[in-house]
Amino acid sequence: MAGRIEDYALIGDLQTAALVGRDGSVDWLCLPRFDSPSCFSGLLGGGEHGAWRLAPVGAAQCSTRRYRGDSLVLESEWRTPEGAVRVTDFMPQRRLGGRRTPQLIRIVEGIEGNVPVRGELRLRFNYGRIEPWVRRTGHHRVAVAGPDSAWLRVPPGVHTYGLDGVTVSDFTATPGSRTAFVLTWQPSHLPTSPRTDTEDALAATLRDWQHWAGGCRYDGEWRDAVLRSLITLKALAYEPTGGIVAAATASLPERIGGMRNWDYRFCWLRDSSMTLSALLRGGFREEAAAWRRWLLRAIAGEPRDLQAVYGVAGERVLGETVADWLPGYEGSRPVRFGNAAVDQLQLDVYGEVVDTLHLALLAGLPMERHVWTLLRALMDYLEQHWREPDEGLWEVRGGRQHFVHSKVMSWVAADRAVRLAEATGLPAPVDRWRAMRDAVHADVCANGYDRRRGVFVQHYGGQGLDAATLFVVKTGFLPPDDPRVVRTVDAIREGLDHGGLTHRYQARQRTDGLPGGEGAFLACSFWLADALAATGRRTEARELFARVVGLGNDLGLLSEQWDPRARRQLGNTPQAFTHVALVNTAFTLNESA
Ligand SMILES: OC[C@H]1O[C@H](O[C@H]2O[C@H](CO)[C@@H](O)[C@H](O)[C@H]2O)[C@H](O)[C@@H](O)[C@@H]1O
Repeated sequence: MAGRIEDYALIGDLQTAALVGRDGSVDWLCLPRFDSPSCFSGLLGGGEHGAWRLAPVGAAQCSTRRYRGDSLVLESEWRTPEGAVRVTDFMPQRRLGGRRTPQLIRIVEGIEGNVPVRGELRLRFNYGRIEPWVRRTGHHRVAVAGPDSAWLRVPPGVHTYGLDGVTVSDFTATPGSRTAFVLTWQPSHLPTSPRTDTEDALAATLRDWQHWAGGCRYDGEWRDAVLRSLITLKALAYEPTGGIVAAATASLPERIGGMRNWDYRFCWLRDSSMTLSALLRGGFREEAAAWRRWLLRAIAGEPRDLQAVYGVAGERVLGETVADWLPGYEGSRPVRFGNAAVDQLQLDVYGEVVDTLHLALLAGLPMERHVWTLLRALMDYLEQHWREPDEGLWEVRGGRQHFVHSKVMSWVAADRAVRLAEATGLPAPVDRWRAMRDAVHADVCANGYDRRRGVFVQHYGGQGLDAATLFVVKTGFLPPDDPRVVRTVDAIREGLDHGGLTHRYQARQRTDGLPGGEGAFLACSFWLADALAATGRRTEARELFARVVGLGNDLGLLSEQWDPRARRQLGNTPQAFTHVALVNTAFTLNESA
């Protein structure tokens, strides 16, 4: 059975990522890309769906663990009656253009005593469905099925044998010993990759991460949490293309036993625009340039064909399927791969994209002609369509509405486009954009505002509250001292409260068209902290911020949601949306200190 969501650590190589549990089991790994079928799917079922456990015999969980410095190299220490060992897990970054294949390296170091250690490798390709043929060749065990092959290099002195579909490795760790296992993935028609020097790979991986983290320019309070979030966001960026995935996992539930289980291993324009803002604020401009290139390729074509979500290389077909052979995380079914949100209209993404281009300009990135052409095409489309209902940022499945957040983000698109035109002097129909900006503003204030209660509502004609309406203050749509803003912030703080955190909207409204509830949405609590700070309630904002940061696991990782009753994380993990919001709120609180 899988561990709790907060039991998992993330390791990755900027093209894919693995989750390692406190019990030493790698329960999730997709190869060779984030969105490839998983070869370890124990997270969504059990060990029989693929996992690789490496741990002292008889020990249940490691005693302590940490990332080594500012890296994604994980060190777990195990104290047992026989002695102590340290396991170092990492994935070396792949060199672009080189021939490096994905590798997961696990080094067991003896610290004290003679500790019997066992490895149990169960590869199950195609999301836990396919048990491969395993054969021995030289120092390797090779597992092959269809297009996939995985090579386990067995260290000298380790007794390795097959037992009931599991490759078992037994050895004893003695003080000072270092026993390194390397798992390499290759397309099955290729021969094995050259031998890897694991100590060199470890040194290079540490160097790569420390070098990158050295570029961080955040120096305020909560620096550790901010830097860990930025490292996590970097780990979710697919290096060859610049696309950024929303999370490393699929189908972790928004309620234990529920059906709100979605695949987040794709690039939402919304999530990746926000990620970019956080990386830019953190001082990382190279990622912004790479993401802009990705964006230009992904959305090239008719603006009407723009999607809210793409594959890491800009793929447009992400068909949602149900994996009925997987029991789901703690029985949460169905398990879904792919995402039907690809076919939705989500008008807010235009605002997020234009806002990010504006931020990039402010951060010193030039506005090239072809980027300007793209922006103009997006604005042409939005001018024609902002009046339409859409599925909104929450990607509802209960039918389109006039979501206030979508309209506010249409206002952001027009506002930032005007500012960009003014700053660059590039040719543009600025008067039309100004007129659109005014028209959207008037429309939202007339139809998205409940005069009786004095608050903004989720959608035109509705009564429900929605944390996304906090964007009226976050984006500058209205000033923070506007009474409509203050009352909306207060109403959300009370009406969407869930154990001191924030729900994204009132589930009883049933706008989302989905049965069952969900946890508190962590990004929304950070947005509320931003709004509280903006409206002059800094102490409350700081308390809320600290409360949410405190929900991170022992490594500072946060998933999408939190269950205040069961006191556990929910939803896909680690989630970019949450970590982005953490970084942005830390900047906000720090700047206004
Ligand atoms: O709640 C229903 C929807 O949930 C997912 O969407 C959420 O995650 C996205 C990625 O982080 C985010 O951009 C969006 O705002 C969230 O609502 C899921 O991907 C959807 O398919 C689902 O309808």
